[in-house]
Parts: sequence; C-alpha cells; structure tokens
Amino acid sequence: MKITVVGAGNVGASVAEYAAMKELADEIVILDIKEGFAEGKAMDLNQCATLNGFNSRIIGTTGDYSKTAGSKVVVITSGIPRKPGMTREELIGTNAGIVKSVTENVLKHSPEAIIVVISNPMDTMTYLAVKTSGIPKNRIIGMGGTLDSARFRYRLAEALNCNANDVQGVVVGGHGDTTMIPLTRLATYNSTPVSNYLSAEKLEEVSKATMVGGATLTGLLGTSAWYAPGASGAAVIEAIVRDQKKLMSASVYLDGEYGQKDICVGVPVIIGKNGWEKVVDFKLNAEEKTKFEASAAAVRNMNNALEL
Ligand SMILES: NC(=O)c1ccc[n+]([C@@H]2O[C@H](COP(=O)([O-])OP(=O)(O)OC[C@H]3O[C@@H](n4cnc5c(N)ncnc54)[C@H](O)[C@@H]3O)[C@@H](O)[C@H]2O)c1
Ligand SMILES: O=C(O)C[C@H](O)C(=O)O
Repeated sequence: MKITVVGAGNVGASVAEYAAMKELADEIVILDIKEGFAEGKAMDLNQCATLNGFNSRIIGTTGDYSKTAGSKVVVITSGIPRKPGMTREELIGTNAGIVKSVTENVLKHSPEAIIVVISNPMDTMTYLAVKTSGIPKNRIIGMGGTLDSARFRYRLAEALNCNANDVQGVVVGGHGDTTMIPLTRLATYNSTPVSNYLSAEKLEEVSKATMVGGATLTGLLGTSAWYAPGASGAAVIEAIVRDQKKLMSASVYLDGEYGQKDICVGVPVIIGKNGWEKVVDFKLNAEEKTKFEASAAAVRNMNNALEL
C-alpha cells in the first residue's frame, strides 16, 4: 500500500517520518517542486530505517506525479507557512493556487485517494479541494482539530500538573487563532470533569493558550511548527489505513450538521477506511453554539475570497 505526502518541507517530512515509524504503508512517496529536495529528504529518512527499525520505503520526487499513482491516502502540505506576526488567513493568496493544482494532479494518478489537507488556511483550503475536485466529500479531510485537540490536552495537563494521556479534550470550529473552540465543558481528567480541579479563570487561560498555540510556536521558531502537525497528519493517516473508526476533530464539508451548510469547519467525526464516515453530535450548549456560529461565519468570510 502506498501513501503520498505533497510538500517535503517541515510538516511534509515530519508526516512522512511518523508514518514510516508507524509503518503505515509499504511505500511513502514525498513530492516537492524544489529540485532534489524531496529526494534528499527521502534519502535522509531511509537512512533511519535500520536505526528506528521500520520497513516502509520512502521515495522522493521532484514533481513526478506518476510516482504517486495508486496512493490510498494523499496528504497535502505544499504551500507557504506563516512568519511571526502573520495570521494563517494571510497565506490564502499563495496557497489556494498551490492546493488547487496539487489536488488536480494527485487525483489524475490516484483517483480513489482520500485527501488530507494540511496547508493553511486549512478550512478554506479543504473547502477549495471539495469544491474543485469533484470527489465525494467523505474523501476530503482537513487536519487541524487533531492538532488543536492535542495542544488543548497539553495545556490542560500543564494546568493540572498531570500526564497528558490522562486528559481528554476536543477543539472544534475553525483552525484559526480566533476561530477555534476548545470545549472545556466536555474536557475530562480520567473521566472526571476538569472543572472539578480548575477554576473558570484557569480554564479560560488554558483555552486562550490553546487557541494561539500555533502563533506561540511561530513566534518561538520563526516559522510554524512541524512535530505535532506531522504527528497529527500521521494520526489521521493511521485512522484511515488501519480503519480505526476513530473519533477525531477534523474539518469536513457540512450539509446541515451543526447547523451549517456548504462549509468545511472542524467538528468531531469518525475516521476510517472510507475517509470521514460520520459527524458526531456533541450536543453543544447555547454558549458553545454561539461560538461555533461565529467561527463558521469567519471561515465562510474567508471562503468568499476564493475564486471558484
Ligand atoms: N493544518 C495544520 O494544522 C497545519 C500545521 C502546520 C503547518 N500547516 C501549514 O502547512 C503548510 C506547510 O508548512 P511547512 O512548515 O511544511 O512549510 P515549508 O515551507 O517547510 O514546506 C512547504 C513545502 O511545499 C513545497 N511546495 C510549494 N509549492 C508546491 C507545489 N506546487 N507542489 C509541491 N510542493 C510545493 C515547498 O517547496 C516546500 O518544500 C503551510 O501552509 C502551513 O501553514 C498547517
Ligand atoms: O500556526 C500555524 O500557522 C501552523 C499551524 O496551523 C499550526 O497550528 O501549527
């Protein structure tokens, strides 16, 4: 089985690395437009095989989509990342053209592929892929909520001074500094509400730190993050190729679910071999619904900038 990662930069290489470590495919193709770059990343990663004990083979290519043919999953990471002080939304002018042409090219060679969109602004790029590709909506998954939820759990664990794996928490809404919605009411520490241990003020602090998680790292790194984004991309691939029927937050095309139509925005979905298989209704309360509507309105506003 083959998977492809388009964009061999920080996030793409990280997705490929985690996918290899988890042996999610026999062949992992990484494709970039920068001459020799994907080939170099592939060689470097293949040289980890004996050290890390994986058997996946990584193939790098400069723009040769025939090498991606027959991929079960294609992850799109191509495009520019933000610099400190920028928003993800500012990337639309460059990234929309890239995501559109990459989607067309991958589908020529892998017409049955499930596409995972990572490039930013992710919700709008996912919408663009849905609207221009013509493939069933269930085969297009925007990755953002998985990462935001992992960051939420990290921040909750920090506040609780506990192991992050003992904390459950989900972020829905847009993958933007002001649009994501950490669902603090539903977050738990080993099945008990986190509000048993953390004050409303502390939870608000956790929520705010989660929302600007990407911006904080961009400020520290000078470019956006890649380890947790890569691990999140690989987690989505794993849910698909191992048919895990996993409940994950992802940006998907809504047709009435959560009161929204004709938009891709983060909601809890089941992910398995068919892509996203159904939306799960978390029964948001009135306050959460109001936030979700505002988040969707902001994403819709961004979508309006697309030339479809
Ligand atoms: N959704 C998320 O949670 C999330 C997380 C992290 C980063 N991102 C986004 O992912 C994207 C990539 O980030 P990065 O840090 O890897 O950037 P990067 O600059 O390190 O890598 C991007 C790569 O894309 C390649 N590329 C550009 N145009 C291409 C094309 N037409 N075909 C093939 N490859 C092409 C570039 O040559 C480059 O190597 C950015 O838009 C970033 O904002 C999203
Ligand atoms: O913050 C960014 O611009 C990259 C990514 O969306 C992230 O959340 O790390």
